[in-house]
Amino acid sequence: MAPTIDAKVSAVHDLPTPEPESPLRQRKPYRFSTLCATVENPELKDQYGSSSVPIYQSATFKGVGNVFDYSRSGNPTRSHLEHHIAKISSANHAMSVASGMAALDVILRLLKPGDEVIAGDDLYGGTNRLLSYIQTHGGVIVHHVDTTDPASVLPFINPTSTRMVLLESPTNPLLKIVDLAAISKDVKERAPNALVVVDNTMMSPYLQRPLEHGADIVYDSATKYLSGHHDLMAGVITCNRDDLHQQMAFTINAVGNALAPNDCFLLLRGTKTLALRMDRQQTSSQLVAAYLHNLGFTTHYPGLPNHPNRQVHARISSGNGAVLSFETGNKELSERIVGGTRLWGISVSFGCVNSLISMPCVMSHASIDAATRAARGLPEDLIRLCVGIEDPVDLIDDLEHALIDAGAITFNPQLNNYARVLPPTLEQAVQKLGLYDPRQDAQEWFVSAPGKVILFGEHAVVHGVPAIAASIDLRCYGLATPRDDAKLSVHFADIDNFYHEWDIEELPWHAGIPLAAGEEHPELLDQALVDAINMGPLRHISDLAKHAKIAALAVLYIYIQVGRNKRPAVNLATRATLPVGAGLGSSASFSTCIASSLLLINQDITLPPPSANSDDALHVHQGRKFIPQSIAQRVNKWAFVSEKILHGTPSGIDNSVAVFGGALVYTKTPTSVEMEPIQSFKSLKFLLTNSKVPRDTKQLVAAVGALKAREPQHVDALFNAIRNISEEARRALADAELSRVELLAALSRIQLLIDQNHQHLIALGVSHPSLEAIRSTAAAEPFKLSTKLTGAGGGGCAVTLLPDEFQPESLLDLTGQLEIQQFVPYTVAVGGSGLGILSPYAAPNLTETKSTIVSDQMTPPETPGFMSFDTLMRIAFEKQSTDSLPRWADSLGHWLYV
Ligand SMILES: Nc1ncnc2c1ncn2[C@@H]1O[C@H](COP(=O)(O)OP(=O)(O)O)[C@@H](O)[C@H]1O
Ligand SMILES: C[C@@](O)(CCOP(=O)(O)O)CC(=O)O
Repeated sequence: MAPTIDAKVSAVHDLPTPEPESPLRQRKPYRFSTLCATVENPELKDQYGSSSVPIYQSATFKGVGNVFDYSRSGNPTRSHLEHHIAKISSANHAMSVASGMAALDVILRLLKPGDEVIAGDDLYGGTNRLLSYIQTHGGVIVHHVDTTDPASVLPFINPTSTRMVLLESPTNPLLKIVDLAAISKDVKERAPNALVVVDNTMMSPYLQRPLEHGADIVYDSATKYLSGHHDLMAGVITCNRDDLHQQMAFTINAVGNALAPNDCFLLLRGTKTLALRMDRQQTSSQLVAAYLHNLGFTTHYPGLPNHPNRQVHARISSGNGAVLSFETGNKELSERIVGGTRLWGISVSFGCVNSLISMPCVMSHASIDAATRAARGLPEDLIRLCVGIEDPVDLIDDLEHALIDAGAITFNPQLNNYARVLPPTLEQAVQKLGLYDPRQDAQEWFVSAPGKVILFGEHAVVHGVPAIAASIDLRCYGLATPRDDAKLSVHFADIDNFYHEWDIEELPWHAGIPLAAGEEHPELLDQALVDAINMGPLRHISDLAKHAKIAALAVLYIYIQVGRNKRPAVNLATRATLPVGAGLGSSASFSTCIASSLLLINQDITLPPPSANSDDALHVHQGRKFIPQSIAQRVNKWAFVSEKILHGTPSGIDNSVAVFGGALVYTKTPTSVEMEPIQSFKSLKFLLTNSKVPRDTKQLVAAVGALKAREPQHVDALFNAIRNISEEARRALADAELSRVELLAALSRIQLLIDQNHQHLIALGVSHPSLEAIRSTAAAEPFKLSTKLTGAGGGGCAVTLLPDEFQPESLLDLTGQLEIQQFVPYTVAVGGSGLGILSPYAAPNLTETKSTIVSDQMTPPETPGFMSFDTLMRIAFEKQSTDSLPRWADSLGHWLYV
């Protein structure tokens, strides 16, 4: 029987795009998951219209000259399957055989004695075994080379004798990336008759279609992802060339290793859910890989930021797949881990809906002798994980149990999390270097800083008068994630969701005066650089988006000043839980976030090792103090630079509170800055009410300056009065030893000072009718509370002191009355932590939060699988509701504070 039957029916493999509904509304070609789910072959219509392809469990077919006569040569169920595989592989032809190795065997039978084969050096053991066999029995010469470097293939390409180049990317089990496109091109140029053959099992046609990158033949062990359930063995071969198809179909018919009807049915059924399974499996793989990587294990997975040739992989595929491997440093330890898991089945193979764990050197790759394994850099302790569709939370829990039981990780109280137990030699080396940073190469930084309330002395503080301020428990968060291209981007979710990106090389690097690495920024802004940024990268941004534009100016200015040498590609996203532009210090908390993340990204500041003594941390407030004062001061300097960009001539009080947290008396003279912590501030309760009247700090500060220039005596007298108020409040608040009676007396005095300070601010011209309305509501019976504007005024917020005896029902009544007038009241806690940085030492606490991250990226973008941990973080960050943001951030791991 001529082997053309399958060819005839599989040549038509498209699922035709439906007719346009109207000339204006074109139908788009179906996407991959639609193609997978839709098994349709117009050439082989079922006589009963069955929705599922029937199993033609028949060895023979009656009659002469019909399409089918003998199942070794052709079978309707198999034809359906092959048509479907060709369709989802964008191939002209597909063939299905008894296993992945049978597929390779069919392909290798294209070779003749004397032919040369170039193959990788990180191959599946079975592939290796078959290649050795044809080498000894078929007179074929096989060269194993490091195909991860296209240049190392070149010397082996012989124009006449090289007949086949066998590639796989990523490789199994080290996930090394091979540039299929570059090598295919090199081979075609130098040895036009050579065939490029790709084992695509790790990726499946969903994530990678090598025929589109110049390969001649692609094969898959369909036992893996294509079928997905480990309930059958199968191999598929695809190609576009008719002659190759004919030769291989001849072999299949001659040998009789075509896939049996029952298995064809099962495989066809499995392929319908390929995309669905793979999406889930690789999303979970990303979480598992990040978990292991963050614990400090050498982890091989293309989704990790440090994976070699990651960009090549991104170019030739659309996802990272669901196989990963990691090293423990000790073979016995690895054996204990593998033996200790319950959910992860110890098994060879991969691609199943159930998760599997194995040690390649003793299992799938055991047929390669130990010396060859060593020569090819295959670590004996390597553990391979094949991630299934179970809940990733359970998978990581199970793995974590096995890691703990095996003694691979242990609880580190300093990190408040689990960390890898380093093998003794490695531990010594690390200690010697004074380093302990398992995520040194991690590039994402998550930071946060609080807003503030100024209780006394705003505006006057700009002119040297002491002011009293405290942090509030509303914060701005900043997430810096690396980008794969040469771009810098910002995303300000709170400023009309502003997003913009710039080519890094097109930024005005030559403008202004460069600062040396680590050098402090001078007092004045570099106006030439400001102008160059405004005329260059910000030129096309409309002044209608002026708030975002000036925030972007601050980012670009700091980025250029501190990043001249490194120029990292990064996305900077910010989100605040405090109202922007309401006088609660959103700009300072924003400035602190951008300054700290840009300094961290550029390694201008580096955190000390976790074991370091944190005695030098500034003790102004409760909370976990880890970030040393030297780092806090440097961040504060750059946050102040950002504040100057946003506000002209700010005093620096807002950014100091954002960085150092707590409560403090702040005095700035032209030559010095003094900050004195106030300990007992925390016992006070405040109500902050947002008038929702927008105002501009820059303009208000400038207006007070202008008034002072016009009427110096009048304004100086006001400033002096405010100075007295601040001094008196300092005395009343600074004494932590006050008795209850004394405190009550101090509080009633403070209420008076609040009222007086507000009157002076009215005199400075910075109040607003809305603020007066809030004041009179709180001052009226039955509340009788003292209120003043806080911050720049002109709208924004008012602050009301809530005495201890003020009852919750009265507070409810008051907030209700304020809300009726369309104001927004917040009850805030004051005096909490300043700058926070999500610890880079401890693994993000994925056990509790990974499900949040996963569910947050349920509507994936175009290339669903291709999501790094950074991307997952970014999407999850951007999707949190404002209310859930602090809880989510806390759940990610361990925060380090100033
Ligand atoms: N989360 C944020 N993202 C981007 N820019 C911000 C953010 N928060 C504040 N800003 C910048 O700071 C400005 C607000 O500063 P300002 O008027 O002084 O208000 P506040 O009193 O809240 O600090 C915004 O217009 C914007 O330029
Ligand atoms: C008005 C001022 O005293 C405080 C800043 O207030 P605001 O947070 O921008 O509303 C200015 C300054 O101290 O920089």
